[in-house]
Amino acid sequence: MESKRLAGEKAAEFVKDGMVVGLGTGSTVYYTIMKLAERMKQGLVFKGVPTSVETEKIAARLGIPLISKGEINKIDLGIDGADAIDPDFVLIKGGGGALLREKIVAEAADQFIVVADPGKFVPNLADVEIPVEVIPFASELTEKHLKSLGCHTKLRVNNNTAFITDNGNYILDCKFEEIKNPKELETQILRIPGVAENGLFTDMANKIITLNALGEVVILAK
Ligand SMILES: O=C(CO)[C@H](O)[C@H](O)COP(=O)(O)O
Repeated sequence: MESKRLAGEKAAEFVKDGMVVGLGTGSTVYYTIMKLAERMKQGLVFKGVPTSVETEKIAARLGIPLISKGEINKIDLGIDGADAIDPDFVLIKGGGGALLREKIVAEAADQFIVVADPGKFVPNLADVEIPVEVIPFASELTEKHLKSLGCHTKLRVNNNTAFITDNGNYILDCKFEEIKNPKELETQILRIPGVAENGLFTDMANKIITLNALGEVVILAK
């Protein structure tokens, strides 16, 4: 999709020499990674921290130097996509199942840029399911606990079997009737034993790169 390419490529301009860059997951940030590989050939020096096995493979194929798992201390800039963005820049992520590593990277990054086509903007986050990564042990109990927060849960499946994340966990997609306070909900979900992470990303995005109604790339900042 052209809008994903334009937004994704623009974000690559924010990477400077010497940076450690969190590389997100998905079809929009894919274009960022491609552009970064192009800039690398022109002399840009940086190192990447991939947020998924999928991104790790893409980056490795393009020859992007990656920081190995045990050596990630500082991330200058994180760039990633989103499934939904509300007017307060609260995000829902995890459509690709990479939310746990994505949140670790977004939280650690000094700056976090989101790349998204305009279709990702929603007036109401409750219109979108929140992915919750749960460890398989006693996941029925975790699910029951989640339901008590007032949502409908659905185990994510792939080819008729449970979808397994890069961390060996399940994903429960949770639909709430309303979300009054996303920050509070993010914390409430995280408090449930068995929950590894949830796809609500509050207070994280510094900039959102998207397209306006004229199809021009715009950078929204808080
Ligand atoms: O959260 C994600 C993966 O876990 C992605 O960032 C999100 O699904 C957006 O993907 P795309 O850029 O392909 O629309």
